[in-house]
Amino acid sequence: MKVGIYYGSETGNSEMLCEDIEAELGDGFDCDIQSLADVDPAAMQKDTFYIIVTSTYGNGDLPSTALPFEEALVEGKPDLNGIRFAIFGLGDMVFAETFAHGSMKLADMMKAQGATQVGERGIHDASGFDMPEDIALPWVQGIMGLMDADQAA
Ligand SMILES: Cc1cc2nc3c(=O)[nH]c(=O)nc-3n(C[C@H](O)[C@H](O)[C@H](O)COP(=O)(O)O)c2cc1C
Repeated sequence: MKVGIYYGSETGNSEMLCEDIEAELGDGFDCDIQSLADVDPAAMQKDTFYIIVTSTYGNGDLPSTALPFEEALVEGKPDLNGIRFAIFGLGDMVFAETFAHGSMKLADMMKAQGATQVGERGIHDASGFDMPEDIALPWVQGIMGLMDADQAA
């Protein structure tokens, strides 16, 4: 299975987590890690499963590297029917009112264009005791289990 692992990041946490996710998935998957800055949503493929990891900045916004992707979604309105994705958000409960809102908004924008979200959004709180990978790696195993069940059905 082709897996596009895409990050929106300001200080590198989301990018590092994508590398951990690729390692967790192992050799059985054809993984491609990209910054959302380099991705055109209109070019997303139905034969690829997308795992998106993004932090939150500003007033609950996406990090600056993901803003062109957001703009291409909102302005370009690409048809994402048949595109499947899972999303993991990094945030910090210090910003309680906007906690992990970037990933929530991005999931909503992709679904508005017809994409299908697989599983629940994963979330990491930088104020908590867990490292991002402590939350994200069990989460991604659960997500891939859902994908397996879907393919077996
Ligand atoms: C200036 C600044 C603003 C932030 N704003 C928010 C926010 O509104 N909501 C939130 O949940 N986290 C917020 N965060 C926390 C980051 O999303 C969190 O530290 C994340 O792990 C950064 O990941 P990255 O290195 O991939 O960008 C903010 C962090 C900084 C430094």
